[in-house]
Amino acid sequence: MLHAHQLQSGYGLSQVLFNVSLDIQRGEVVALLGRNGMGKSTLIKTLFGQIPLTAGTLTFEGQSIAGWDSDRIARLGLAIVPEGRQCFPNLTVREHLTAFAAHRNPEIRTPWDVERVFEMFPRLRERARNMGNQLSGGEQQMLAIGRALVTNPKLLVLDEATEGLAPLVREEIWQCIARLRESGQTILVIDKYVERLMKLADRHVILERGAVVWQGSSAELDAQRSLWTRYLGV
Ligand SMILES: Nc1ncnc2c1ncn2[C@@H]1O[C@H](COP(=O)(O)OP(=O)(O)OP(=O)(O)O)[C@@H](O)[C@H]1O
Repeated sequence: MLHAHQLQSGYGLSQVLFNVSLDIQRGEVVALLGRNGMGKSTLIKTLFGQIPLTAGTLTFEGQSIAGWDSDRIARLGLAIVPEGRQCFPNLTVREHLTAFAAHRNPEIRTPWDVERVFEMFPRLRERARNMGNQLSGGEQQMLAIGRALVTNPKLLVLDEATEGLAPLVREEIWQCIARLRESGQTILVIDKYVERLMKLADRHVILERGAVVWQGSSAELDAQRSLWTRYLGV
């Protein structure tokens, strides 16, 4: 579905990504791992056209999206749950979910709509009339996920899926990811909780100083605990 080959990008003169290659197959859940500042968010911003790639190729369903702006990329069926959630303070929960509704993936059998998001996250139904800035961190994260889902994306990307959330809310978000995986949703997820990600992801990619230093299955990651201390600080 997504094919990135030898990507380079960064901020002005400061290069952050060095020849990063990443493939995501349809229906796969891929976890992007690495310590703080290793380039995970930069890679996601590059995939979404938020910062330009300076070298490499980037295709989505066989079509080059290098140089495309974020809106055009989103319309192809990529949706992001950004770090920091970025809910709008002046929109209600329901308005967030109706404003972003779209049908970008014809393969989704039961398309996501406001009602389905409320079934996934009953808390959001209770808060339907609350403004974005009246929500707890966990509710904002649920809303950010719901807002991405109602676009019916082909690829869902979660940057820092559970950062700053209480343990019970974290578990709720992970269960949501597990249900999405069962439904066949393709997902790229960043999260610090490697142990938990091993149960959720098919494949793991480790970034170190802007380069891919390892990738493999959950079983392979589980078997190579030296990677954890070396690259993940666990
Ligand atoms: N807007 C920016 N301008 C300049 N440099 C930046 C900017 N954003 C990030 N960087 C730098 O790029 C490098 C990679 O940061 P990035 O945010 O991609 O890392 P990360 O792996 O997502 O870590 P974190 O978990 O801390 O977000 C870091 O050295 C960071 O200081």
